[in-house]
Formats: sequence, C-alpha cells, structure tokens
Amino acid sequence: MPLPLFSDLQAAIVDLDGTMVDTQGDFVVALNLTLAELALPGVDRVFVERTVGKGSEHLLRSTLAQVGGDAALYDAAWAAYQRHYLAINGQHSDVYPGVVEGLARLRAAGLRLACLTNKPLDFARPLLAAKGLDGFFELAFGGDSFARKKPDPMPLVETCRALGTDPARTLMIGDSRNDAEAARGAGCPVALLSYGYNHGEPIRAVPADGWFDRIDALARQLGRLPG
Ligand SMILES: O=C(O)COP(=O)(O)O
Ligand SMILES: [Mg+2]
Repeated sequence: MPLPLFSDLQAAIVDLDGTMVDTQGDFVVALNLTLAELALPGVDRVFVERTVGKGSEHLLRSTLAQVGGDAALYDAAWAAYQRHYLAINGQHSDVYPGVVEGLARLRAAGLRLACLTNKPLDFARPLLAAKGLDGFFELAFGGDSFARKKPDPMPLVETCRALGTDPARTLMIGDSRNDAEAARGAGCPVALLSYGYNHGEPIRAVPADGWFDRIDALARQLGRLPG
C-alpha cells in the first residue's frame, strides 16, 4: 500500500526505543551495572543493539545467556536491572534528529498520538518526560500494559481501542520488524525509521508502507510536501 495522506489518518502510534530516542547507551550502562553486581562479565553495544526490541525481560534473559549466567539468577538480575535502569534512565540517551519537529507536524495536522513501546511503562513514562516528549502524547502504553507485546498485534489493537480510532486510519511509526508485524496483524499502516534497532537486519527488507530517515521527513510525506 502507498503511504496514507494526513486526510486518511485519525491517529499515529509511535514506538519509543530506536524510533524517538536512541536508548542504546542506557541499556548498555544498566545491563553492565547489573552484571557487575552479579560478578558476571559485561556486554557490548553491538550485542545490545541486536537484542533490544522484544522488551526488557527478553533483553535480560538473552544477556544472562550471552555471558554464561545461570538462568536461576533471573529474579535477582531483574530486581537489580530495574533499580539501575531507573537510576540512569535517559542519561545515556538522545532524541533523534527530526523527532520533535515531526511530532509537532503530526499534531498540527490533527492526528491524535499514542506512544506504544515494549519497554516497561515505569521506564517509558519518565523517559518521555525527561526528553520533553510526553506533551505530544494523549496515551502511553508499555510492554507490561497488555497481556502480549509487539510483534503480537494485541497492543496495537488495544491502543486503537483506547484512542477510539479505526486501525486502518491509525499509522504505526516504528523502527523494527516487531512494529511492522504488529501493525500488519492489527490492520494498521506502518512507516519505519532507518536508524533504530532491527535485530541487525536492514530495515528496508521489512515489509512496510514507507521507510524514512527522519520523522519530520515522514510527516512531510504524509502532507505530500516537498523535502
Ligand atoms: O524495550 C524494548 O525492547 C524495545 O522498546 P520499543 O518497543 O520502544 O522499541
Ligand atoms: Mg523500537
């Protein structure tokens, strides 16, 4: 399908990690503080970049497996990880270029906005606030807000229900195949950003309605404006 026009859309659902904020540094620091506390070796940025996307529980389980940690350590690791992540949340992260301008254009075009991330909501809310992005969003949901996470369509279906919008008129904006598969299953159009985390695979190989290098460029395309 071609990318919809603003006039076709009621709302946009926007992913957080890798789409609005480059949070790789936060993940690396919080994981390595956790591993150090458990006397385990650390992980590097490449591992984290390839593993982020399916929620923090998955990231932590994969990290323990990667460094040879016993799966029985998971509960202690999760408690330590939450403590460390909340203490550094946003300090090693930056909003990507074009995000603020792009979100402002989406709002100016009359779209309602919800943030939907696989990150726990208690991590997502303070991050959105710390980066000055919370004011754009009517609703925010995390990986623990619903029974299943992206790539399952359930979180998108439920977010559309909460917004009261038609999925076919609700654009998913994300950075990974988790976002694209969830959108497809929910019947939402989807646009993908090229700079995020897609498990080490090229984003343009993931089926979508459009691929962009910046959210403001996506917003111009929704208005069919040049540039
Ligand atoms: O926390 C993750 O694994 C990824 O979060 P995201 O859904 O905002 O990309
Ligand atoms: Mg993402």
